[in-house]
Formats: sequence, structure tokens, C-alpha cells
Amino acid sequence: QEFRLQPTPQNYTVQQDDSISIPRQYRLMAGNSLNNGTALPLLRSLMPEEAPDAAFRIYIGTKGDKVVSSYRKRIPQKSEGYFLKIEKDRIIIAGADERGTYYGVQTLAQLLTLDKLPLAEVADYPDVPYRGVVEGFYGTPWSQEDRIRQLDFYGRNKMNVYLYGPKDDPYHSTPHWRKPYPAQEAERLKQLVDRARDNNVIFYWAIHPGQDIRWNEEDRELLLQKFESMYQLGVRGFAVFFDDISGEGTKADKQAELLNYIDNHFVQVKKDVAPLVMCPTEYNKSWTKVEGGYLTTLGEKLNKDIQIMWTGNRVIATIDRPTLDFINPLIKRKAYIWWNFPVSDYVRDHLLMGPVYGNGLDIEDGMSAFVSNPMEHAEASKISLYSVADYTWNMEKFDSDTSWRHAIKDLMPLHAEYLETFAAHNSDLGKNGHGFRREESIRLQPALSALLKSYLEKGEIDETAYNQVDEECRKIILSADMLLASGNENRPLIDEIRPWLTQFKLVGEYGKTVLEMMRLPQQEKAFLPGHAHAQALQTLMTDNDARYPQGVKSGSGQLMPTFDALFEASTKQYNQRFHTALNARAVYSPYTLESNVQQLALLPTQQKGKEGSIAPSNEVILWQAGGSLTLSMDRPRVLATLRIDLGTKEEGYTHFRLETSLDGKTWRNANLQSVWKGYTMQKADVEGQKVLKIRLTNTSGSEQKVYFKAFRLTEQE
Ligand SMILES: CC(=O)N[C@H]1CNC[C@@H](O)[C@@H](O)[C@@H]1O
Repeated sequence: QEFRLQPTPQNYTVQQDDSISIPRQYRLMAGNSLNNGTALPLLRSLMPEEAPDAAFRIYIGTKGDKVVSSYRKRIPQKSEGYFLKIEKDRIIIAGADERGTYYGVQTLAQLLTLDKLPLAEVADYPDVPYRGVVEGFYGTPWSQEDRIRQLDFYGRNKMNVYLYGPKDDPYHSTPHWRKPYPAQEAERLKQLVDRARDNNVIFYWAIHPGQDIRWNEEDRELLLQKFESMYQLGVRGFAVFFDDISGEGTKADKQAELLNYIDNHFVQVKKDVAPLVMCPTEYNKSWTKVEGGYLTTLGEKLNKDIQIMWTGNRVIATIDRPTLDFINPLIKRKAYIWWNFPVSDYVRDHLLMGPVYGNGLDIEDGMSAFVSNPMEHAEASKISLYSVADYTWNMEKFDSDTSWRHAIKDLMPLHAEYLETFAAHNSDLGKNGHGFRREESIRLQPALSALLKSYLEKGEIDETAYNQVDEECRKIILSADMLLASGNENRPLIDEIRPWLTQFKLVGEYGKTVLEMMRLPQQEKAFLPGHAHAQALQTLMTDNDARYPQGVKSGSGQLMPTFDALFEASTKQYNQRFHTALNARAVYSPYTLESNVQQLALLPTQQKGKEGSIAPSNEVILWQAGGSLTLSMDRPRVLATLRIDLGTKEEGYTHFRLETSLDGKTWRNANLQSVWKGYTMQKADVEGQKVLKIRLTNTSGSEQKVYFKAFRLTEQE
């Protein structure tokens, strides 16, 4: 693949027929403005041989420095812009500001990876003012090493913000947001703040107080003291997240009052702190009622320089012009986009390794920021983050597929072809509560559907498609092995995705086995070993990781549905031919969910042995009066236990009625009682009941805001 600068520069010209060898020595002419910045240390790390009498010179400075005064007019008049020029006897790096100069050095760093230095001229600047990552997901927070590698990655990719807000950090959120970090955690955060500075990244520390904040002076002072303690660690960016909460903390006027107070008495007083950022409770369009006034209150009351985050038309959504035309007028400023991709905390059995696509390419003027909420798998998230950096720096030149391929090469240059095969088939989320899906196995899709169509409709094998799919299965098995054996090229990445690599290999073997079965449904003896092997692989693929009820998922968007359908079709053919009753069902769940509660309707059901469950949701569920959820079995089954957790105290359950039915017509109440005092989990008295359906209804007559933390049953042996 050809060399490309990352992100794509706004203007980049190269003299085609000429280049210079990388100078061994050079004389440095540096502007004073760079003395305590990070541009010079980076330059010196790239070109170590500084010699006062060297013929080759490097002029580096920011606008206003005498040393680059003759290039002043070439510097783009844009925040973080820079001008970089490589001539036969000199290099010039002139930034509009210190970070722009630093970015000029980062671009030079990429050119220095070539054998010869092109005589290039770059006039560059970012489209979106703030670009980066919000570590804002549920689940295992990133490790210290993860974050260090992330911050270096942001420096190289010209991302300038990292917002620290892992939902499961108890000092970020309830219960300990009021308390300073213990010494060890504080020291680790300080290391991160220092590393962020080295990479010219603004480290934002976010607080998530809304679940139990009291609107009084005491809590306000405690919050400011916490911010002060973070300031002492070197933090120079602060955020307050009010997402995923219910109760008192959701009041817009109280939120605005608190945020303005912080802005006036902390941010503006400190003078060296970046603009305050807040995440609203109504952070996406599907959750906001404009007439309710929440967003307009924030828009009217919040100080103008306070940034307001927005995830789009839904919790998980791509961002386009209509999205911004809706929100910006309401909040009376440009939205600070929180893009919930590649976050996977609601589909934890999946990896999201596919291309970044679907966001508008003409909306750079409509947002103050675009930050990505990533997966708990830091290295694996870099495929998407590389493209987010590319997209937000130069939006109109962004090319999803090119960026995706280079992101993979950047992550594992020596194993790029294998990682690309893996990533291509591990991009869709599967059925999920947000209804957000991604393309998967794009290049193989035509062959998969041709193979399936001809087999199902005519019982024939489309040989061309067959060979393509067979060849891809071979590549899948090879790629899995090559990546599992890839040693130290990017061990942290392989450590993260190892369960999915093992699964991916099984998918390849399952595909090959099913392809063989397709040729044998008329052979009474020869068909059987393949059928047995396919079933063995199905078992290995659903019971492979205790962390996920049905194991990790790989190829779930296209490969597995096709292979399962071919398994079932060939086995049915065999059963008809030989009047046998071989199992012709690949994998299915005996449970189906129906609901008229919008946020529950799409939740997947899961089965593992005698356990059945509905996948939990992280969000606050707006459960309308009369709304219900019904779990139906494929046949009457005898229950042993049923446990429900709506994240609410005892009295919260009095708003709901739980019923069971054997025929879907007559229903009987099932009482809920606490599993133990004070805890929200409830158990139902359904022991020994034979049921076909279970129904939970909001009978309170008004909307209830609850969490959907657990809905789990076990069947009797
Ligand atoms: C603003 C926001 O999206 N908050 C939550 C809730 N929405 C998406 C979830 O997956 C979480 O990762 C996220 O932290």
C-alpha cells in the first residue's frame, strides 16, 4: 500500500522528481516560544544529530518568532495550523500556535520513515477544533499501560483531547466522586496527565455526580475541592457528566447553576484551564422532549463557553447535518459530539473492528468537537480511532475504506493482511437494544448469498461461489493462526482479542465442514462424520468464555448465519432422503422477547444450558404507563427461578405487575419479593410452574424510569 500522511493534510505537494537523503547532522534555529513546549523534544528524538556548524538547517517556531518570520504568510491562519517545507538545504516548521508547530513535527516524523525525504510542502490545519476520545464506557476501565499507549497514539494522530470518564471508576462516579483519589491512583493519574502533555493532548478529567448529588453548597464545594485536587495533579480540562441518571440530579436549571458556578469560580479564575464540558441527561434526540425545556434551559442559562455533548439522534447514531440542525439551535452553540462508536459495552461479546462510516462529510462547521467513546479493548479500538482522527482533521477528504486499511497497517504492519481478514469479519454488533448495526464481510457477501440461494432454491451448488467461500475459510483459519502466533508485534492487541481469534478459527473450520456437508446429503454413511463435526464445532463456539453467556461472537453478521443455514439445509436434505432425524437446528434460542417499551424491544435473549436471560441495558429505561415486556418460550417449560433487577428500591417494584401464562390467554400473578433486604434484585415465586410466557407490565399509571439490570430465569432439570 502506498505511503500516506495521517491524518490527510489539507494541502500537500511534493516535487515528484526530486528528494534528499535524510540529513545526518543539522543546525537548529528554534524560536523562543518553543522553550517549554513539546515540539523541540519530539524533533530532537527524531533527528538526534544537532551540530552548530552543520550545513543543513532546521528552522522551527510559531507565528511571531523571528526565526520563521519570512514564512509568516505561509502559516494557515487556523488554530493548530502549521506550515512545513522541506528544501535541499533546510526544513522549515512554522506553527500558528505551539500545538500547530508540534503537529508539523509529527508530520515530519512520518516523512522521516521514508528512505528519502521528499521535497514537500505542507500547509495544514484541523477541521474540528477538539478531536479525540472519551473513555466513557461501562465495563473494565483501561489499564495504565493502555492509556499511556493511547496518549502516544493521539499525539501521532493529531488528536488533542482525552476525556477520562470510565463509568466504573468509583472516584469518577457514585459513590466516591466527592473523595480525592487514594495516593496510588492519584500518582497514576498524574503520570497520565504528564504523558498527555508530552503528546500535546488536553487531559480532561470528568466527574459523574448526578445519581446522588444534592443541590446544596456542601456538595458544590466538595465537587470543586475534587476538581482542585485534580488541578493539583496537573489536570487542565474538566467535565461534568449527567448521563444515565434519574431523580433530582436530572434538573436542567440546577445543572446549569452548578456548571456556571464552576465556570465562574474555577475555570475562569484559573486562566490556564480548557473550556468546561458537560454531558446532558437528555443527550440524544430520542430521549428529549423539546417542549419539556431541558435542552433549551441549558442553552439559555449555561455560560456561552461551556461545551454541551450530544450523541446524535439516538444513543448510538452516526452524525449528519439534520442531527446538528436539530441540536445546535436548542443549545445555542455548536454541539460537542460524543460519538458512541466503537463502544461495545452493550454488545460485549462482539468486537467492532470495521471501518468508520456513515457520518456526514460536510458538517465540520457544525460541531465544536467530535470524540469517540471506544471499546474496553484499547488496542482493538485503535482501528476506529485512527479513522476518527482522519475524519475530524480533514473531513471532506476522508475515505472510509482507505483509512480503515491504513489503520490496520498502522496497528500491525507485519501482519496487516491477516488482521484485515479478521477485522473484515468482526465488525457487526449483532442484535442489540440500540438497533445499531454495521456492515460485515462486505467483499464475501455476494458469494455467500449466491451459494445459499442456489442451494436453498435449487439444491444446487454454485461452484464459483463455493470456491470463493472455501478459499475465504482457508484464509480465516490461516489468519487466526498467524495472529495468535504473531509474537511481540503487538502483544497487547493479541491479548485483548485472543478469545475472538480462537472463535474466528472455529468459524473458519465450521465453514469448511459445512461446505463439505453440502456435497454429501445423498451419501448415507459419508454425511455423518461431517454432521457430527459441525455439531461439535457449534458447541465449542457457544460455550467458550465464562464472561459471556453464550461465548464470544465472531462472524455473527454474515458468515455464521450463512453457515448455519447451509448446515440446516443439508441436514434436512439428508433426513428426507434417508428418513432419519439428525438434528437439523444449528443454534437457536428457545426464548423470544416482545415489548412496546422502545428501549427494551430489541434486546437480545440468551440461553446457556438451563439458564435463560434478556441482555441487560446500561441506560435509564423510560417505561411508559401500560408498557410491557413479554418473554415467550418455544414450548411450555418448568421454571426453577426467575430474578429481576430494575435498579430500584422495594417500592419501585410496586409499579409493576409480573404474570405468567401457559397459553398466552389466561395469566396469573407472580409475586416479587426481595432477594434480600435493601438490595434491588427481586425473585418471583414461580418455582415449579410450567409456563409458556412471562410478562412484566408498568401498572402504575405513569411513566417509570428504571434500569434494566437483570431478567434471568432457570429451568428445572
Ligand atoms: C453519553 C452516553 O452515551 N452515555 C452512556 C450511555 N450510552 C452508551 C453506553 O454504551 C455508554 O457507553 C455511555 O457511557
